[in-house]
Amino acid sequence: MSTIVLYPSPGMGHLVSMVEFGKLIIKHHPSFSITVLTLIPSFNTGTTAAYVRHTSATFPTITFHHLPDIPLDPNLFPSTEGIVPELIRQSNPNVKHALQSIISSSSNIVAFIIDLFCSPALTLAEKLNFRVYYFFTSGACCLAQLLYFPILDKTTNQSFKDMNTLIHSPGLPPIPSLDMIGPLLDRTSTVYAAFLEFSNLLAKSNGIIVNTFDSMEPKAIKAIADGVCVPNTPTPPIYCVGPLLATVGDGSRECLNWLDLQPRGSVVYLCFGSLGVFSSDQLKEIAKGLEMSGVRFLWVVRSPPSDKKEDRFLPPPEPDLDVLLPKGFLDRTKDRGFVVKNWAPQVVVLSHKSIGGFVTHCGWNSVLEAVSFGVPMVAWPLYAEQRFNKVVLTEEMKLALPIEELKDGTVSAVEVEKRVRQLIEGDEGKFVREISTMTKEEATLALSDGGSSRVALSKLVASLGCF
Ligand SMILES: O=c1ccn([C@@H]2O[C@H](COP(=O)(O)OP(=O)(O)O[C@H]3O[C@H](CO)[C@@H](O)[C@H](O)[C@H]3O)[C@@H](O)[C@H]2O)c(=O)[nH]1
Repeated sequence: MSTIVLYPSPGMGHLVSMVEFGKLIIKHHPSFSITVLTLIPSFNTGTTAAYVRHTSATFPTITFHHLPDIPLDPNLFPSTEGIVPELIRQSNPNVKHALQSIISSSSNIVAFIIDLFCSPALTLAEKLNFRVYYFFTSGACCLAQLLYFPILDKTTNQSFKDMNTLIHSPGLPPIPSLDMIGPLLDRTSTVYAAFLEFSNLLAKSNGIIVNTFDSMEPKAIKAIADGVCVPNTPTPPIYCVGPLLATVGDGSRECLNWLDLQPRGSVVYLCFGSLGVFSSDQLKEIAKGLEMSGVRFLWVVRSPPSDKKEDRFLPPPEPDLDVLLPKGFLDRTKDRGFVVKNWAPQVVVLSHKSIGGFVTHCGWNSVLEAVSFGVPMVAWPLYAEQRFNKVVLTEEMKLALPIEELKDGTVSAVEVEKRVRQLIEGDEGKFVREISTMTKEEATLALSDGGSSRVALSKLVASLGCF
């Protein structure tokens, strides 16, 4: 049996698209078997456990091999980007054991496909003589930036966070240094060192599969394919096979019934990924802005981050809306607004005819989901590579309007009001909507028979040498 082993990073935004990629392979090449190595840690990763359970039950052709959890002290890590690489590094012996047990069950591992964060497993797999591919869960622009990052690293001793300049890289628009990919901002941090290593390893793989499609990011894809992002060594082939979306979603169905009753294209949806949270002051500003705008809204609200350091990585408790939102807000907006606690079935929401716009943190899956349904966005980045994505989405792709932050990093009610109005009612929104509609059509084309993403999948499978 020819087996492809997938090794995703544990976060929702990483695991889902990789498992969906596994489903895509099985659909088009049913002779392969897929095994997914999963880490379901004790810290908050969104609703991954439920997603894995659901996929196991509905897709018996995909086997999940759970790696043992390694308890880590959250007090030692500044962020999720810090704790995840450590968990993955310490899991390497368990990964080796899992790969050996798959081989001994008479499977032939034809490819080991890993997430960027799982780079420590690359050397291990090479020693076992597997072909190793990356599955890159963000866009090709982000990939181009990371491939070029080792060059940028050599040209300066300063941290991007201290530069106040524009960063120029092949295939990319100029990126304000403060908007660079989050883990790259401070060159003295351990996560910077980890990402430098990951960036170098990316170029040593047999190929990089990207959750995007050719016509969405043509300049970055060309720069990578032409080898100019990694000037001194050959660049592995890239395979743009997306957009890959989760086909099922957890969360309140009540909000879908509410959406059914709203006029077409009238509702702005606000949601900030699997982990995005705001302070209670910021939640109140958003509420005020939504109320002043008069626009219909569907808003996913979570409890603010805990003050206790040891609780930072735990799932947030159910939000107390009466305490968190301005007094009387829910009552005053009940005819045109709906608040969901914690989690909405986002893919279904974005596909609903009543949705007219999306205020997003610019997580790549959220972006692709919006693109797949032609929904224009307001870009409100929070962490990871989301500021970088915002620049690309607003300056290059013109799929989103930017939210402007105040000097302290917060966003005022007036700005929220202005942007949601522009998005749903203004000419600015009309413009990004037109581009979004065109991009949606291009996405559909890429996924159709003979489309660029299907061709890329066939090339990838051919590179495995099994046929
Ligand atoms: O209420 C919710 C919230 C989220 N989602 C889903 O959860 C996923 C979230 O993914 P994404 O939008 O990519 O955000 P993150 O979870 O924040 O993803 C992480 O991983 C992404 C892929 O690498 C990066 O682009 C992000 O910056 C990083 O934070 C999407 O499929 C959403 O549809 C829901 O279904 N309901």
